[in-house]
Amino acid sequence: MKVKFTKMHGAGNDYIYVNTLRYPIADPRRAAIEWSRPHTGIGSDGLVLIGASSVADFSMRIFNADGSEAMMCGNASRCIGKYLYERGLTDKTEIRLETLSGVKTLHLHVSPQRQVDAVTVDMGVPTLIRRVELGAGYPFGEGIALSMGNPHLVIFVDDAESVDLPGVGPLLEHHPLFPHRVNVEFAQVTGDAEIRMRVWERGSGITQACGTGACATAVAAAFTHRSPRRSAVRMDGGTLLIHWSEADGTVRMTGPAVSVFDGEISLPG
Ligand SMILES: N[C@@H](CCC[C@H](N)C(=O)O)C(=O)O
Repeated sequence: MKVKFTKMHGAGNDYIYVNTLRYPIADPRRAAIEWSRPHTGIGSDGLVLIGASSVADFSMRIFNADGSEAMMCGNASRCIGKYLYERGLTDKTEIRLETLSGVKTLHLHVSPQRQVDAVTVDMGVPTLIRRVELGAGYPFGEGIALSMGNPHLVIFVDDAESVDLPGVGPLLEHHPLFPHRVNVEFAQVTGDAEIRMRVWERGSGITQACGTGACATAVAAAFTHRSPRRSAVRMDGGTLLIHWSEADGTVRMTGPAVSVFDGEISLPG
């Protein structure tokens, strides 16, 4: 059976999107692994399934390139907003999306031509924010750990460009403090409300951007008084605007969503 998919990206974090209302995927882990491969598959950071929901307007499931299922994805949630609206699956500009880390609200920024140029996502309240000592044998002394629905470790550095991501990323992803592994962000405060960040994602490795990672970075910077609660996080593939609300503790993330191409592929045989 052929499955229609759309390749989309949010700040360069690229996923394969499948509308499972039309194309159910029986083994998404395997599809994520095979389709994400750059040379023999489509090439992506993972697979995102858009589905029905009994508690929200739609649902999202996200699988990393290694087939592991994640609880939340910031960049994919923005892309789903664009996908749903521009393909006429909804005419709402506020969409409730069920995820494994709860229901998130997407606020679409729609142009007069009815294109979704950007999306703001209510990412929820960050939890479990704490300083962690990484211990002997690790190249960095401490970090800030927190959950944005999924686990993050933010490490502040003087020069984000000089971090050896392929060398230290896997080591920290598997740090014993995080039995379910962790997404790792290396952050450098570059201005009053501006942070440069490079990411090593759990299950996908180096990606051009991570939405939950940008939120985690901005929260960690505000938590440690390095930045105000509203900041811009600049990653390899683009910049996201993050606001950790003083009023309700929610993190709001704003950024782009881009469709790259549509295609058709066979289910892994
Ligand atoms: N790229 C994502 C996060 C994807 C999931 C992550 N790798 C995990 O395993 O938690 C984002 O934009 O948030």
